[in-house]
Amino acid sequence: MLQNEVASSQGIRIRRRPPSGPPLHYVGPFEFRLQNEGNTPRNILEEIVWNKDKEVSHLKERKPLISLKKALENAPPARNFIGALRAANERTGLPGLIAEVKKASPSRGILRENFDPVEIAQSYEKGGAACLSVLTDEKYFKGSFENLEAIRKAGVKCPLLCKEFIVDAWQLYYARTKGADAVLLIAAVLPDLDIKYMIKICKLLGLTALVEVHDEREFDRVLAIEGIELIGINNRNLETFELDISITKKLLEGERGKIIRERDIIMVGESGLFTPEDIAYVQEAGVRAVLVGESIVKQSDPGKGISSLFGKDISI
Ligand SMILES: O=P(O)(O)OC[C@@H](O)[C@@H](O)c1c[nH]c2ccccc12
Repeated sequence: MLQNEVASSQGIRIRRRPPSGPPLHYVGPFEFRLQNEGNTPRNILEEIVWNKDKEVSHLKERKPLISLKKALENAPPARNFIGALRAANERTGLPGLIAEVKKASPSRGILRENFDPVEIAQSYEKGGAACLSVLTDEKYFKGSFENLEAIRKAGVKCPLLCKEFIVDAWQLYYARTKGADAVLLIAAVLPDLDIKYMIKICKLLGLTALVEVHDEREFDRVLAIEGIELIGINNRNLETFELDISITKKLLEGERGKIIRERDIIMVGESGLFTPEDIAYVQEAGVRAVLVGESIVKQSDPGKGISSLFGKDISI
């Protein structure tokens, strides 16, 4: 079966690449775009994935896997991402915070003009974040691997999640060489076999995998994969940008919530959390960690933004 067919049999709507070549067709002196013939991305997530696929194939030429494997020898050691979340949850009685270093997003535009990633990271750490998430996609989120590397090199102790659109195992090695402790795997993009394979590589590299789901079908697929320890529920639909924090609650009700508790999987509530009431709502739903960007990165002092988000100082 072709890659896109395997994916669609699992309910994945995102195609990994344009089905029939590049979108521009040269016809005599005219260049035009053929709409709706399979070569136009159907939504923003698909556009990002197509772009990432091209970006990675170029990067791979410059830095083949063999050179990354060598660079691993000099990479800073991987730290315990889940341990940090558990410890914070036990210490505060509130969900452990993964604070996101995020300059912009396709749905919200620029979030912060004067953006100093190291300063923001240090402020988050001081404010009581357990872990940090660093956007590395340049085109859509104005992030970079330089930011990730700089934060790691500045001595920030919070474990770091490389927030990237992973479509190729090569990216796992790359993230690790840049100092990542964890990576994001998006179930809306990756078929089961890719997730299984990537989780194995993550374990080999000492990376924690945060596997992200948005609906019941994705959640059930991920629960059927062995060795899953950390699952995020994204309240934002990456295809439509629709945001609804009741998704976290809906997915954790009933049987699924029971399985999570039995297996002691840490659930992360992601996106759209702005107030202490939002935090209490997702905690009540069953999450032991939250991933927050917008509401704290926009504050002039992002560390203090954490106190407003939780309704109390969680740094002590
Ligand atoms: O800024 P917010 O609404 O607090 O969201 C943070 C984080 O959940 C969001 O950036 C995110 C979650 N999953 C993603 C996948 C790709 C890009 C971004 C994301």
